[in-house]
Amino acid sequence: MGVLHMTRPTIFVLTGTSGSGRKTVARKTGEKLGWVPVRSCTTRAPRNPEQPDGDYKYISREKFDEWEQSGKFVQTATIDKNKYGILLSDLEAAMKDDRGVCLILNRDGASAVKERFGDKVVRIFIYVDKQTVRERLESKGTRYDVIENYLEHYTEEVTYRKSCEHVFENVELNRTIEHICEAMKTYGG
Ligand SMILES: Nc1ncnc2c1ncn2[C@@H]1O[C@H](COP(=O)(O)OP(=O)(O)OP(=O)(O)O)[C@@H](O)[C@H]1O
Ligand SMILES: Nc1nc2c(ncn2[C@@H]2O[C@H](COP(=O)(O)O)[C@@H](O)[C@H]2O)c(=O)[nH]1
Repeated sequence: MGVLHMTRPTIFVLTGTSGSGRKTVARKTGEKLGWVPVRSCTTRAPRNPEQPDGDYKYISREKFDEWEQSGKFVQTATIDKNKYGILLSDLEAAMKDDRGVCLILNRDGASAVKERFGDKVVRIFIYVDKQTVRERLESKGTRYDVIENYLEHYTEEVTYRKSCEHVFENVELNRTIEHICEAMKTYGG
């Protein structure tokens, strides 16, 4: 499939149950549709400090608080004492390009972005059943306490699907991506 060029910027928010494959789906779908990824800032330490992943911009708590107080974030969240937020400047820079932009947020972040940007925002809810979350994260080498924490929040997270514009169960990765690409044709091409 060719890269979709949007007639106006559209913000695609990947949300859903933790460990359902949102980052993987976002990356692969984004490559196909030409989405510009916008990473969140976080004060959470990288899970592998020797090899921090590229999913976030890891910043200090002092820097986060300073930026938050001066209104630099589109939205922020506190999850397990860690702060997360998307910088408005990062979002605006990504939206200058004539392509869709992609954010990965929990439900509060998805709702906040929807409220702020309205029709520009398309929320894509990704989920799998609890047992699959456990199996996938175990095989990825995720720490036991992180997996347990994800599973504890599963029920409250999964109910948010009803508020989202699109809902996909991520069973077979390539099929999930195919289905999302098909559904996203509504928004440009
Ligand atoms: N459809 C799929 N089938 C099998 N494995 C998958 C599928 N989708 C993603 N995975 C794998 O599941 C694991 C979790 O995926 P990923 O890190 O993308 O999830 P996430 O929802 O972004 O997680 P987190 O909540 O930690 O941010 C990864 O090892 C990924 O390769
Ligand atoms: N509301 C926001 N939620 C965010 C943001 N960046 C990431 N997230 C979500 O936080 C949880 C925890 O992530 P983890 O990587 O530490 O396990 C997960 O649901 C992310 O999608 C953000 O800027 N705002």
